[in-house]
Amino acid sequence: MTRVLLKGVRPYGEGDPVDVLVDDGAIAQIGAGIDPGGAEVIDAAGQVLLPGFVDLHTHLREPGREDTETIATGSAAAALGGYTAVFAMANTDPVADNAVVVEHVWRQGRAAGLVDVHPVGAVTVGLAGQKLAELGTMARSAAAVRVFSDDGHCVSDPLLMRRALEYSTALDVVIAQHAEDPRLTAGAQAHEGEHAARLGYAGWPASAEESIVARDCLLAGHAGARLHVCHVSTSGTVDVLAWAKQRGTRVSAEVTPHHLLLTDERLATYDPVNKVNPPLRTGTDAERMRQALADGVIDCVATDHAPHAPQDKDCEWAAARPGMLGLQTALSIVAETMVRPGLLDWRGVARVMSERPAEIAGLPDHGRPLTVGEPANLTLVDPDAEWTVRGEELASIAANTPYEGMRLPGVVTATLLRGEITARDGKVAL
Ligand SMILES: NC(=O)N[C@@H](CC(=O)O)C(=O)O
Ligand SMILES: [Zn+2]
Ligand SMILES: [Zn+2]
Repeated sequence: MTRVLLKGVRPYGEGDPVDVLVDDGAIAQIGAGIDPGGAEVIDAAGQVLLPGFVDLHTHLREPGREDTETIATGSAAAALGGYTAVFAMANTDPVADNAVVVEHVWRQGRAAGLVDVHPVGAVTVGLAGQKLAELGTMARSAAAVRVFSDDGHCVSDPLLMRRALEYSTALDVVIAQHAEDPRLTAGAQAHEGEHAARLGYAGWPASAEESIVARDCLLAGHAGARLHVCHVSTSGTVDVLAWAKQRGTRVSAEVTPHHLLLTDERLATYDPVNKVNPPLRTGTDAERMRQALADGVIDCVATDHAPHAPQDKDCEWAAARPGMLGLQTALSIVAETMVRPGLLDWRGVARVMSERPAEIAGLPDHGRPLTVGEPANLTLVDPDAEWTVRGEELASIAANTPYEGMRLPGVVTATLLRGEITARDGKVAL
């Protein structure tokens, strides 16, 4: 076991700098002027120490599309982005709708060793929306699945969604919904609004998301089940969530970095790198996402990291696949949209990128307080440094970042998983 001394850090960006000694996978000592002994020293004067980030929504493309991302390359991107745990969505090929596939993903994550890779199990067989998958078998497997989602598809049949929610209560798991009424988004290419109309794209109306979220909040409330809403993108969804939470529904929600920063004005570029599901919305929606994240109606940030091959992105808009990279840029987008304008302090960043996602997924060892005896799943951030995003330099095999060439604040300088350094100064460490 490595001993690591983090020198001169500010936990949550608060108070005077301290030294933090990590030993045997845990935080062993916090204080001024700790003797390094034989420990590896990371000189981190003025840097912010946070609990390691947890991403509830990542697409690794293994099995099936290893030409765009593997569990190993996605794990590297995650570690470099400050993550210590990620949830890998089930829309792989084959689909993660059974114990064999989820155990395979879990083991490949272990083998890569850079981040805890938790497979998300599919809600329905083959993501086909016809028949419930064997949630119990996946929950009891070695992968101990705790989050189920058909993400990429909506569980649109209300009876099936009701059954999934009812069943989930007995297993104490959460159902994460990709809220998109398929009848309202047939052929949709972009947010239904002024920009899509000008370019002649079929629109994806806000109501296609909001109506499913409202329905599911009611279904979850009646079942006493836990619902998690993926990638919230509209102001109306925030209204529904606030109403449901106020009446005691067990609902949580995530927003992606791109829905915090980007808007449908990007459609004018004609560049499919900006095509994503749900689509980039209006400036008013993006501003509401930031407010809702600050005040807790939206619980957390999740990347929806979605690698795609060049041939699936560098083509005409209608033929391009939706989705964009997110793991290595998430912290910087949160710094830009939330910390810089004063909507969140670093303690707030710890809440939305680590503590809340760990709670929602029921991870006991992540998102823990920065105190002696706690597991050393940690992220160091240089709050004053900036960097320029280059898709080709990211650890993912795919390069479809919408932030190409942008200069962003906040650099992840080190990540520790159970006390072992997984990333340091932009390089993976194992
Ligand atoms: N977000 C996306 O646009 N794409 C995701 C699927 C999804 O999250 O719905 C993907 O798997 O590529
Ligand atoms: Zn989705
Ligand atoms: Zn997704």
